[in-house]
Amino acid sequence: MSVFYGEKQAIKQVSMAFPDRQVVALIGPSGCGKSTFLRSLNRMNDLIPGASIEGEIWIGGHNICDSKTDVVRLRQKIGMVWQRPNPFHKSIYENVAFGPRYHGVKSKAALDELVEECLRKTALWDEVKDRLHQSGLALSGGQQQRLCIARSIAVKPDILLMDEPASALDPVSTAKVEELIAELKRDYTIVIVTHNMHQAARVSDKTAFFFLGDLVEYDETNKIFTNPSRKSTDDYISGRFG
Ligand SMILES: Nc1ncnc2c1ncn2[C@@H]1O[C@H](COP(=O)(O)OP(=O)(O)OP(=O)(O)O)[C@@H](O)[C@H]1O
Repeated sequence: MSVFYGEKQAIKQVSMAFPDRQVVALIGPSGCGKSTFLRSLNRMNDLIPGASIEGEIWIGGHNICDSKTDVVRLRQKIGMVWQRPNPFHKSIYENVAFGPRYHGVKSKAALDELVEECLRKTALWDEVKDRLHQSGLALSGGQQQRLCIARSIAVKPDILLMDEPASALDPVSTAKVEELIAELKRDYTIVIVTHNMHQAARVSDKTAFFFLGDLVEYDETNKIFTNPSRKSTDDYISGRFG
């Protein structure tokens, strides 16, 4: 598929497949199109005036570029975690319960159970169980990011998109988010944009190197970082540019 901002082509006929329940890292220098590509996968780019997609994106047997796609349901199935933690101005509990309630879960017992399950999965439960009704904004940056991940998984997505989810966090919180990604891939397919080569090498199964809107190389992470096929991939991962 290709993505345009007006006349400008930001993604150039990229074709790739994402394996189920694996982590794929998108790497490349600033402006190469990683975030544009990621946002296309749940049609968040639709929200940008002038942005358009050509081609097809097949997820679960549906071409999500089809005009009949229910984008609310699509974004339920394909969650997004942003660079800066962005909890709602609501309590910790409500941050997690909001999505499921919106999608029809009404019973308090079911919501209580779901909130606990999601906070346990994101390793937050023990840190917040005594203050579930305090504001999510009162948590540390790293805790807020894990709360945002808990919020994403509360609506039972199949796929999680993460746009530099740890770049605003300190090293300890970054390590926690990376551990969490390793846990979450048991249940979800994850696509992560990162500028951090070590992070890509640590967390992903496959890595895609983008440059100026082209997909230059896409392979097993181990291969990309030890024996890439393309010289520009080698130059980028060894810090010779970007
Ligand atoms: N809203 C927009 N309107 C117009 N052009 C845009 C918009 N967003 C991104 N672009 C352009 O599309 C290209 C790809 O940008 P994108 O943000 O996807 O790259 P990126 O690899 O994620 O960069 P970074 O690593 O700096 O976040 C760039 O040339 C950028 O200027």
